[in-house]
Amino acid sequence: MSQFDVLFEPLKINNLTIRNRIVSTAHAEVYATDGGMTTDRYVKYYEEKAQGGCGLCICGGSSVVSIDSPQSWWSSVNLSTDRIIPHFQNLADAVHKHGGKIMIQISHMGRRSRWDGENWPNLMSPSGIREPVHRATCKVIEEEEIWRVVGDFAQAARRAKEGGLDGVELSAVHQHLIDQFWSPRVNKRTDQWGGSFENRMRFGMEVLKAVRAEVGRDFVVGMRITGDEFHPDGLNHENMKEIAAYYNATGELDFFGVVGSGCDTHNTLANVIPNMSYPPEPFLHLAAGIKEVVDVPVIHAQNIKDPNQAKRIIEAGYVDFVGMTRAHIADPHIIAKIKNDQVDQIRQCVGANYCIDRQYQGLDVLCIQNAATSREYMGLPHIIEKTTGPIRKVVVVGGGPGGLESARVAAERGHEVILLERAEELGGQITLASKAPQRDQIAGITRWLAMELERLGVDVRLGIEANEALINELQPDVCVIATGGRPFIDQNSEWGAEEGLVVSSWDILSGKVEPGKNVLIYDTICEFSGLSAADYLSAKGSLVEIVTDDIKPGVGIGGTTFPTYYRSLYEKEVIMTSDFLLEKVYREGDNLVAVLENEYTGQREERVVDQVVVENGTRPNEELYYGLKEASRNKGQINNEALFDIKPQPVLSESGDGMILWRLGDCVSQRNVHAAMYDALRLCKDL
Ligand SMILES: Cc1cc2nc3c(=O)[nH]c(=O)nc-3n(C[C@H](O)[C@H](O)[C@H](O)COP(=O)(O)O)c2cc1C
Repeated sequence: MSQFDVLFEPLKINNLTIRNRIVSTAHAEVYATDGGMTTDRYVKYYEEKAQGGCGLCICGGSSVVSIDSPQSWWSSVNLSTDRIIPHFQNLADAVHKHGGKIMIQISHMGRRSRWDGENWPNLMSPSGIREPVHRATCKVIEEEEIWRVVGDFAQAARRAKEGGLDGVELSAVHQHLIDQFWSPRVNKRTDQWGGSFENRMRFGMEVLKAVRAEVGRDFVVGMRITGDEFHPDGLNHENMKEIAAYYNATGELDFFGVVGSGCDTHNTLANVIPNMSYPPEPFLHLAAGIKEVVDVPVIHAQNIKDPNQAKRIIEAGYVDFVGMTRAHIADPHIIAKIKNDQVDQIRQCVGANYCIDRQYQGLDVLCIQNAATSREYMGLPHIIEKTTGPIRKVVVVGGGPGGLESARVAAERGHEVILLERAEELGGQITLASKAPQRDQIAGITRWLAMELERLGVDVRLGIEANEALINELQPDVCVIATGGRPFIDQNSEWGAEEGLVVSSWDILSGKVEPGKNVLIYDTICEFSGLSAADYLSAKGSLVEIVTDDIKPGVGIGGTTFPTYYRSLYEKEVIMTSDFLLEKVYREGDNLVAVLENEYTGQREERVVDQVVVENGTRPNEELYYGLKEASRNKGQINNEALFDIKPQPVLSESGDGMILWRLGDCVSQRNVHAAMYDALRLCKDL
């Protein structure tokens, strides 16, 4: 008996028994290659989840059914050709051998993609109305094309079945073609496919009928819908209940997946994959509302991260299955850990949305904190085995994410690990980032690592400034320098950092410097720190203008994250100015004058403020690294800088008494949390 038993009660969808109530819901992985074929990487990614206990994986988010549903932008799986069938057989075998089940989401994205992908197709939609998020224009889908796409759905479902997958999920969610037909604001047709309720439902119905005719009644066919588009002219919850009941009444659907919100505007896109600024399960009520009007199982995913939360939802019967999708991206062994009473060892998703924000840029899905996710095929492990070689003494300098991950991995390998951190707390830049209004949960990344170090018995020494003498005294076999960076606010002497005219976003977020009344933030990086400083200062009552020479403030932040910043910044009347360089800052009486210059016209403007914050990234804290490197070179030892994809050298000096010296993360050059975690894992996994 475990308190989580309710999560492990098997449940049938059609005739298929799912071993527990937890699902990894459909997500575009961006791992398919060769015209949309699943790869070794793809298979191993899902195999790891099945091995970790996942009941049902719905793979292939937005997998395409037709040649003209553009897939290359998201490297989606391509079900428009029989070539996919043997690939599915590999995938199904890999998941089935661990007791999991696997289905695929199939879709035609209609207007919701790009036309300049692999086949350069014309995008099609019911009435040719453009969708702003993907910025593509589209044509009106013609009658023959509608029937062809209906047939394409059926053939795609057949390929899934022949490939041994356990079912298909029809995507009528996120404003893909089926729900584009449903929506009166997108479907303005006056023929049999538009206008009345029945006409708008017709395309989805024809798809469902054709799919059933092809795969038979025993094969699982579900549908994913939204519970409310959250659009002033969109389908609301009552409309969606009516639609769900209508399709349910056919008796042809085996499950409904329900999520909250449409996502065909920048603002609603953020709701669909709610980041850390959202509360837990913000749209559960919508799924529960749909469950009231259907008589097949309902799956709901959106910010369900915690086993207790999942348990409460299932126990209360709000839905039948909980999706824990990003939770699996962060830790594919989450279910095994729940089952084995290791809940506090789960690496919990913090909602940073690195995964989805990469996907929206057409990049492969990665986890901000778990570098092994989707790199299983490269041999990066989720479960780290003990070394069979000699036990080494490892000294890690720096308690930010890269240092903590190095210490964790080295300790999992069984080495004796000491971690030295200058500050009185662990976390490094993550701690700073977590001070901003929407970002507190990011601290979960280093909190988990700190807990793991405690469990593994790492000797963590806080308040210790490491230097060469101390390292020499500790005599490590391996020394990992993860000392991060420091704000690069003195790049331009005219900014006046040396005279103390400007401060950094770190000074602000750490509370080292009091917020000014009238603040100008100059942001050359346009990622989180600048917007976080603006959000933080304006929350404290400062009047803030954020200026960048880039395209717009926050331009480097992905599509599900910048909208939540923008909501907050607009609400607090932060002024956002693009295309201006900060030329110089000078003092005038009690004020500071910031001189700005338009990048394109050279036009100069001045701002009179009482505080100027410069966010210009970091430069490495590399002095210790170079000091140690120089010293050991003088001793005739060879040292390795972290050269990736080169296996760590077991012993660096001929005599075997040398020290392996590595540096990683921002101590090499400024990148991001994932880069530091990846550095740490790939360096230390073979120690
Ligand atoms: C990288 C990524 C890609 C996604 N792509 C799709 C998709 O193609 N189709 C879909 O229906 N949902 C997609 N989703 C949404 C997920 O299925 C899920 O609803 C969402 O992540 C919220 O659940 P979670 O909080 O458990 O992660 C995607 C999510 C992520 C993180």
